Amino acid sequence: MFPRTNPTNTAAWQALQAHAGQMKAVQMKELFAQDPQRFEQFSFRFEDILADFSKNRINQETLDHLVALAHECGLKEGIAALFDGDFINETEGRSVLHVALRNFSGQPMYSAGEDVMPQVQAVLQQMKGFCEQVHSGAWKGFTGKPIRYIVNIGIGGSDLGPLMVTEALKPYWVAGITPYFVSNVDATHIEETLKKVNAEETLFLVASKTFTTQETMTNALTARDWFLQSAGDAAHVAKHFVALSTNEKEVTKFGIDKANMFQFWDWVGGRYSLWSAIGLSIALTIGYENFEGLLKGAHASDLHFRNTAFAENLPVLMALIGIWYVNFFGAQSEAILPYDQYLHRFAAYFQQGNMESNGKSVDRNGEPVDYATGPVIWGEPGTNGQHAFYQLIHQGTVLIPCDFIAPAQSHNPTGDHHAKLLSNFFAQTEALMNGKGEEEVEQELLAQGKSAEDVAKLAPFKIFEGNRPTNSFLIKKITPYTLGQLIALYEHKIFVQGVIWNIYSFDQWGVELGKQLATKILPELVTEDTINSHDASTNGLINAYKAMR
Ligand SMILES: O=P(O)(O)OC[C@H]1O[C@@H](O)[C@@H](O)[C@@H](O)[C@@H]1O
Repeated sequence: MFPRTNPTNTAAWQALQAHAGQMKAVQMKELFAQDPQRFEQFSFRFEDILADFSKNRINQETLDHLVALAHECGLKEGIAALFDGDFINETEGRSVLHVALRNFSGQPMYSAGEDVMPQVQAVLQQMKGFCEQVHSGAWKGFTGKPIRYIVNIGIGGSDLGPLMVTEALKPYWVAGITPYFVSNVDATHIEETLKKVNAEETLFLVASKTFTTQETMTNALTARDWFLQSAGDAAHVAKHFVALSTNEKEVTKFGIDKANMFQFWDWVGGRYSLWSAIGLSIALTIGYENFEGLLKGAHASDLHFRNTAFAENLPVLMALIGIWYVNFFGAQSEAILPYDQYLHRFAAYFQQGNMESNGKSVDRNGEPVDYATGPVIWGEPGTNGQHAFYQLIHQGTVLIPCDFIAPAQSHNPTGDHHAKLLSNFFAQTEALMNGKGEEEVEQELLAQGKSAEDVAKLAPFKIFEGNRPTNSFLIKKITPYTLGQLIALYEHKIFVQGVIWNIYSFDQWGVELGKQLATKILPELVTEDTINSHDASTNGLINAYKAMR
């Protein structure tokens, strides 16, 4: 197990505080002017991914202190504990072994002394066989037709990853299969989906680690009722409903045959589960071989993370640069901005990844933290974001470090679209760094023929102070493999930050309270009684709802 160090008690933290005081006065564009090697120094190549960290408010001294912080906080021991299957998810008494789900090293991986690889491989084989049956048409629906529609019913980690990946890899979709994802308990979600499919050609994947999640079970029961209206005989359910879960007891209780269950294990965190049986919707949509390509990309990142010195280790650097802004510049959010329409759910996926993992205010000793932890994560694809919220990133009062992600090759090389897209990708990080000074603004206005008076009036609004930090990730092409790499890099970033912030990244107690209260409120909504068991606001809202419905 690794140490439980309060990061603020380390020598590196003190050094970083003093150093940040100096760096706040430094302009990135000056750092570039002073050092022609800056791009080479702060950009890193990992196979077909180029990660450029040079447009950050850092110099070598910054990175040295940050790496020292990682060492002082026991990151080396933390990484070993992760891969060794130690029970690093202490509040739930579990290993954290999503890395085992994509372990192609041929080496065992252990949880509680047991090699998990045989069971991982058995489920992968089961998924592969099932995909073959569905894709070949050997798996038939109740009227003898092959499957055309996949409906994944799940929420949180049992939805966001598969949804994000299937969207990101749309060019790889198997012909004849269309996936849908239903997550919200709002009936609109399932109803609107059911309008697009038919019972005889639809396969429902009920995806839930616990198989007790209210939203998922409610949607699954509604889907089952809808299915039986067409199919009639409950015996047909076996051909149209499969379960992706850790909970065999609840799966069989629901009426899904054990043979139609794809198992995973409690050492797979929900938000890290797309690599497990939860990825069946991915494998069915893009084909098993491509799913394996995704896993292999992630495995490559695991090896990079495990074996690369911190100063050149991409997820470690991503994490440290994030910490630099959160803890020493007061940044409260980070934007993820993919310049790829297919990656349109990437930020939403890592919203859960980051915020459910590191949105914690108690440290691993059970003490309240006295430093900031996980930032708010948000983002939309470029260039849409440019015409929406970039105004604030460029000229607002808050510092928002941004990750820019773009493929060099588009899957849709239509006309000059991709060059236009990428010209924006390059221009935005340049603009955020260099800004536009008063003199330049004034010259521009004068050249437009404005009077000296108008120039003086307008100039303040047109100035961009710049010096706003960005990371750029340029990826040759978004393939299953490179996407797997990229996702795993972001996953490990979260882990590294959790170790340094000394918090438990793999539990999520914060999601429980609302669920508990909803369970208490639900029966109150079905009675005609006036409710007075809550605070005045909650009572007032519930009673107003009852009067309005
Ligand atoms: O996969 P199941 O068990 O349905 O959970 C779905 C989601 O539930 C939420 O409350 C969180 O705990 C998430 O981490 C989880 O991914």
